[in-house]
Amino acid sequence: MSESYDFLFKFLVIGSAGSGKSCLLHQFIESKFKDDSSHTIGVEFGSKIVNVGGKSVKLQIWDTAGQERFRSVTRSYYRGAAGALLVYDITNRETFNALANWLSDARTLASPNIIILLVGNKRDLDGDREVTFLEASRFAQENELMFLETSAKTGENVEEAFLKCSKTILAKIETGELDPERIGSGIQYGDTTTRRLHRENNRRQPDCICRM
Ligand SMILES: Nc1nc2c(ncn2[C@@H]2O[C@H](COP(=O)(O)OP(=O)(O)OP(=O)(O)O)[C@@H](O)[C@H]2O)c(=O)[nH]1
Repeated sequence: MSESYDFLFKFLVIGSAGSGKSCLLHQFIESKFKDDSSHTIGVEFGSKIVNVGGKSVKLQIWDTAGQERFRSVTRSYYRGAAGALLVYDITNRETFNALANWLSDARTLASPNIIILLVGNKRDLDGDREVTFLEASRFAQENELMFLETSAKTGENVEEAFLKCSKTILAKIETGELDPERIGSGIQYGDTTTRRLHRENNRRQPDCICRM
């Protein structure tokens, strides 16, 4: 049976090795904690259809290796991503300190307009916390990122992270800030009906402005 959806968004999951990227993806797709997770070699892929504000959206998710030795491979997957989860481990300050580098890679190699949600993972290990919620919120605010703390182990906020990012992308499509027709937008229409409706909407909008 062929799957039907309104939009397809290309997503990246980036951040330092061991922050829990693969576990987040696994929890999101399988609703299970992958407790035997080993380092990702290069890039892995997953996809899931979600409902966002009444639209069905297929998320095509690229889980990248955090280890430095794979950096040149993973960077080649950044291009044309619409959204990204930028992950650090709340129990490991080094992974937080590395965020600026990951962020600059994402904005340079994917798109300056890429929608990024900062994820402080391993929230279940609060007793071992090295990065406070407040500090990370400030970083997010300064860098115009959305922010959530998650646990890939318990599942807390995992779906929310992907949905929040998707909702923002969809809202920007609806306001015309993001154009799915632009090559490299990281967005595709799922079927011709949606495409036709959006084209008609876009055609109607200038009319409204003229009449005001
Ligand atoms: N307690 C706890 N452990 C987690 C959580 N998420 C991941 N882990 C553990 O952290 C380790 C690293 O998780 P991975 O998902 O493989 O990390 P990664 O970011 O994909 O690592 P690379 O592929 O090397 O970039 C594993 O031992 C996981 O079991 C979490 O939310 N809570």
